[in-house]
Amino acid sequence: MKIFTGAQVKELDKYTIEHEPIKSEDLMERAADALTRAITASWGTDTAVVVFAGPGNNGGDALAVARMLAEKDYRTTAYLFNIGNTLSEDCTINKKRLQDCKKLRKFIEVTNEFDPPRLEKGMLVIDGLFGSGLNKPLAGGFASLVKYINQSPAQVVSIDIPSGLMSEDNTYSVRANIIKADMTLTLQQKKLSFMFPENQNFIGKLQILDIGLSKDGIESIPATYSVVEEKDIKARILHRNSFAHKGDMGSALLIAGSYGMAGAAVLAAKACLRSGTGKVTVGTPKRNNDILQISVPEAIVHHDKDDKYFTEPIDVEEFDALGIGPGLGQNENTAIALITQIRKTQVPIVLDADALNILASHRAWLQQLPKGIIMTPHPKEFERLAGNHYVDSYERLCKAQSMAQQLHAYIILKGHHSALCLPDGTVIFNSTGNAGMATAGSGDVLTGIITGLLARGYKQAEACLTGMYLHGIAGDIAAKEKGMESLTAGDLIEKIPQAFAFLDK
Ligand SMILES: NC(=O)C1=CN([C@@H]2O[C@H](COP(=O)(O)OP(=O)(O)OC[C@H]3O[C@@H](n4cnc5c(N)ncnc54)[C@H](O)[C@@H]3O)[C@@H](O)[C@H]2O)[C@H](O)CC1
Ligand SMILES: [K+]
Repeated sequence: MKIFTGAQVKELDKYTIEHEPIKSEDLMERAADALTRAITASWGTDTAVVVFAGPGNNGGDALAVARMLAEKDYRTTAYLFNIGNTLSEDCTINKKRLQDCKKLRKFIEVTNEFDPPRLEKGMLVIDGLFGSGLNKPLAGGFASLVKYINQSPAQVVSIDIPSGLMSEDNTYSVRANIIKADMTLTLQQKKLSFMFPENQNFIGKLQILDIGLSKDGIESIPATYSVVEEKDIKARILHRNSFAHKGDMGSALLIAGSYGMAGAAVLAAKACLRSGTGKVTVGTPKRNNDILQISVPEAIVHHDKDDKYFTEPIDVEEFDALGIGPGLGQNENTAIALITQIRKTQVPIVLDADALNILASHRAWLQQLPKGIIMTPHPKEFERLAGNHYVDSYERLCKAQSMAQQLHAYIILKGHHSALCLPDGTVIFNSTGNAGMATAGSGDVLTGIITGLLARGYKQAEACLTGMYLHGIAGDIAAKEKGMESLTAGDLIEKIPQAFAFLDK
């Protein structure tokens, strides 16, 4: 599913109006109808409703919803904020329609003074102050109103976007001046800011309402951001032919684990084996040999001459993919071995964990990375790598996007909705997974899966996307059985087969 920017939403609106064709006020009526249906599905007619409408089309939607709810016998009061006498055309049309509605309790147009209504427990506030047209952070009277609503015990439904939240960049937004909705009913597509963890408590429960914007328009307007869907992954799954031999299924090399961190190597190796590749070799220090041999008997161990660290680059000729970093440590000899390993490796590479931390402390090496390299940092690792601290997820994402372009790399920013930044500047968000996966070793499992998929024959973009998605599904299946609190990285590995089976259906 594409994520359009505020400007693109306007373009899509216009396209729909011209090509369907449909009058703008009728499109608003269609949106209001969908909004009203969603509201009436969750709140009964015994709910007192207070609608706050702004001067633009978000306000127009709200006024139309007020009329529809009043017609359905909800006790409805509506406030329209028309401070600068700047109502949009469709907002004006809906103001008139609402004034003609006999069943409305009260309609107040605020042009100057505003006496706020009492908002009590059990009441429902419809927030239609501002949507995708918000062009600066809220201040003054609107900021006070937002605070007043947020402090009230009433429930809040936001139309399209919680007012005060920008569709994309909230770097300069004042967080106290953003509506904290219990439910957000967004029109047609998710907004970019909905993907960031710090905005979740503004959005509440999210519902996406199809308001029938032009399918051709959605198809033809190019989007920088999108959310991956099940059908995208299903179409990418490689199927095994019945005569498959392990030699055809690829051979993966994982370099992982320093002494005391053998677990990271074990987890990555097991996940790699579960991801379809024919053969897995683990490069690890000598002292980890027995642990690996016993815990993952299916893997071949290539042990380093060093007892505790990775110090000797491995010949990669016989391998189809390399994953390096989980539990590797940041010993200086390991750092030298890492860059040497990267330089001599011709096959696709996944860099994770300490491989990224080493690069962060040798940043000049970033310029030596081969094109097409995959990196899987969590936010802190990414900040170390980029050498900067970011105020929010949007700023961090922008930096990851430009780094992916500059290095021709695939960067998976791990998190609530992991974001795959591609070398062409586009970003694809993952849509699977849960908070239970924020647990030790979960990243090692992802590295194992992606390395396995690469060795199996998936191209970089496909391996990243399929890997993130599978990892998330495995987490969702595990959470269903064990609950998020108790979920461990080992559980994720156990559920990879079911995750594959689900995608193979
Ligand atoms: N395709 C769709 O998704 C449809 C969306 N609809 C709704 O339309 C709004 C967007 O409407 P728009 O008129 O462009 O913008 P807003 O209503 O959000 O606000 C514009 C209005 O507000 C003023 N303004 C902007 N920022 C501030 C500020 N910080 N302080 C004060 N005033 C501000 C600005 O000058 C304008 O006057 C979308 O969200 C949907 O709800 C359509 O109804 C159907 C199709
Ligand atoms: K809103």
